[in-house]
Order: sequence, then C-alpha cells, then structure tokens
Amino acid sequence: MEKQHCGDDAKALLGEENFEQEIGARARVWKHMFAYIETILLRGAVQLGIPDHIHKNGGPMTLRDLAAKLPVEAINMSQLHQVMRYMVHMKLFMKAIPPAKSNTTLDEEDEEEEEEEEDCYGLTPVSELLVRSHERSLAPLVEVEEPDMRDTFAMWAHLIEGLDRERYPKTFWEAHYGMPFYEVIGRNPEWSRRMSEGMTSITRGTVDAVVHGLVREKVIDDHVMSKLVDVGGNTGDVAKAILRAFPQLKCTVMDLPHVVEYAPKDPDLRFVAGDMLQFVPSAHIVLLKSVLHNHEDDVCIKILNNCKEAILRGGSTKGKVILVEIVLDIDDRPELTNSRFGVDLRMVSMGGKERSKKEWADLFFKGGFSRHEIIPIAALESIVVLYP
Ligand SMILES: C[S@@+](CC[C@H](N)C(=O)[O-])C[C@H]1O[C@@H](n2cnc3c(N)ncnc32)[C@H](O)[C@@H]1O
Ligand SMILES: O=c1cc(-c2ccc(O)cc2)oc2c(O)c(O)ccc12
Repeated sequence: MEKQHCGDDAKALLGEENFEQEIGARARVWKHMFAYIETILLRGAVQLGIPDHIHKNGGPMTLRDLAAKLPVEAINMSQLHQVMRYMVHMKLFMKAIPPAKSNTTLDEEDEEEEEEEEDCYGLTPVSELLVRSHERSLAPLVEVEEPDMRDTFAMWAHLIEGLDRERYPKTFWEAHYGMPFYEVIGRNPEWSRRMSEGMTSITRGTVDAVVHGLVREKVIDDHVMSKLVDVGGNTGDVAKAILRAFPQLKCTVMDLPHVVEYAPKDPDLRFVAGDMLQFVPSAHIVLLKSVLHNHEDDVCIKILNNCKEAILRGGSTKGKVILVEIVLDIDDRPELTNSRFGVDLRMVSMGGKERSKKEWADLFFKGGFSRHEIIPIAALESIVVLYP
C-alpha cells in the first residue's frame, strides 16, 4: 500500500486551497530568509573573478579548471561545488556539457567526486554583465560597497535600528563611520575611485536610453540651447554621450574637488570643481542624473533653487532642468520595480530616497518650478524635465 504523503494531513486540516496558498507563503519566507546568501554569492563571484576566468577561457570551464584559477590556496572542492550549484540556480552561471569522460575505473566515492569536478560552468546573460573587461560591465557596481561584507552587514543593521531616531544619528554612515557618506568617500581616495567607477558602470548601461529619450521627445532644442552643465556629473560619461547627439552644445561637468581631480580629462568637456549647495554655473540646460536621490527634501530644495538661478542667469527663455531619476510608481516595466525599491533603501543609508510622482511634484513645487513632465525610458530611471 502506498504511504500517505505527509502533506495529506495538512491538506485535510487546511483544505486544498489554503494548503496550496500556505506552501507558496512558506516558500516565500524561505526565499526572503536566504536572500542574503545571493548577495554574498554575487559579490563573491565578482571578487573571485569567476565571470572573468570563464570569459578568458573562451567558454565553459570544469570545476577543477575553475578552482585552479581562483586566488584560494587550499580550495575546498566540495564547498565550491555547492557554491556553483547555487549560482547556477540563481542563473548567474549555467551548467554546460562536460568534455568526454575518460574510461578509467573508479570506485563509487571517487566517481562522485570526479563527477562534481567534471561539471562544467558557462556564462549566462547575467554573468556576461559581470565580466570586468566588458564596456557595460556592472562588476564595479557590485563592488561599490565596503570591500569586506562584514562591514556591509554591520552598516545595514542600521536600517532597522535606525528606525529609532532618538537613539541613532541620521544616516547609516554617520552611525557607522561618524560622518556623512560624501565625507567618508572624500577622505578615502580608494573608496572615491570605487564609488566613481560604480556609478560610471550604472551610467554606461543607461546613457543610451537617456540620449534616445532626449532626442525622441525633442527635449533639447539645438537652435536656442548651447550651454549645458551636468551637476554632480562625475567622470562626464553622460555629458559626453549628450555631446555626441547634440554636438553644438558646450558642456561643463561640475563635481566635488576630489572627483574632478581624478576624472579622466576630455578636450570636449570643461570640468569645474564646486559645491552645488553653494552655486551652480549658469546654463541653458542644467542636468542632474542620480543626484537628488542622494539627499533629503530640504537639501534637494536648496539644490533645485540653485539650478533655477543658474538657468535664469543663463538668459534663455527656454531654459530647463533635466533630471534623470527613479520614479517609483512609474508602471512601465514591472520587472524593474524590485530594483527601484532596492535602490530606494540603498539611498536611506545616506539620508536620501527614491520618490513617487507625488513626492517629486511636491519637491519641484517647493524648489520653485511651476511645471514638469516625466518621460519614461528603457531604464530604472525616467527623464524629468522641469520648467521655471
Ligand atoms: C550618485 S553620483 C551620480 C554621478 C553621475 N551623475 C551619474 O549618474 O553617473 C552623485 C554625484 O554627485 C556628486 N556630488 C555630491 N555632492 C556634491 C556637491 N555638493 N556638489 C557637487 N557634486 C556633488 C558626487 O561626487 C557624485 O559624483
Ligand atoms: O549603489 C548605488 C546605486 C545607485 C543607483 C542605482 C541604480 C540607478 O538607476 C541609479 C543609481 O546610486 C548610488 C548612488 O547615487 C550613490 O551615491 C551611492 C551608491 C549608489
């Protein structure tokens, strides 16, 4: 007689429909409970350079060949096999067909080990994005946080502890390092470089969509607009891409002194070191990409006021501010919603936030702008055009 399935008791107790619902709910609890494992594995794969090794190999590698390339002295093959197995499940890598087996006789245990070592791993579209040498690589973004994940977890503990405003200072950074994010970064050149590369890696993947949106919606009028300033423009990647599409523009990139100092110089761009909270150079177009999301409302209002003044000083009746920012409730691509909420919490760590349409509208009004339009693009962010 067939044994009763252990779920049958629960099914009888809960009823078929509730039982199915509970299985789904249990699976979600497990999934969320273990989500940190995926963060650790993603970072680990990049730090060990696994995507780079498979890429350099020109195709899938056996576990043994991969192990030989990793910067680990006495590698635990069984653990590496488990790690790779999970990363295949995450679709970071894919199992590929192993090379033809030799016909040496092996006892059962050896055979099992041999089989694990002969498993082959290849790149997927996800790990293709983690190959460092690729132009649109996201590897620098994965490494943008602290090099040691223990610090990352210690920092993130403030997400919940920080709910208690009485006992904790304002941001994770102030709580953990005793100073705000941009001060920590500014005092640490290696970190500043990593941060800059991390942002550049995001931007390289979105800049085409930004330029395409600007051209499609005729946001930049070639005939009357000749001066653009990219505030918080980092290494100037966005300005360069805009310049390629609108070559008549004179583009200035403004950023903090420690960023400008290390930005690769470009004869077509003018780099200016400055503080947007104090002053924004005059222009017909002021661009800010992923800048306002770093800051709380009061600071954003100050920045917006300075941008408005910069446009008014610029003297064009068609002057405008162009933002490239996440709009949380834009319902263009549901597959991006999770990432948008993730970046929102990432911004909490430094006192910033992502905003909904209503939150943006309130902020623009307080910042002195009478009208705005939101242009969805094929990216996490949207283009938002502000008119004084
Ligand atoms: C998140 S990054 C965005 C960089 C770039 N716009 C992009 O999307 O790739 C924010 C930039 O703002 C710059 N920034 C921060 N505070 C600033 C300030 N007070 N004045 C000027 N730039 C500032 C940072 O150095 C950094 O390059
Ligand atoms: O780690 C990040 C990520 C972002 C980010 C992610 C996705 C986007 O579409 C835009 C930006 O922005 C960051 C940022 O502005 C910062 O100052 C530090 C870290 C990050």
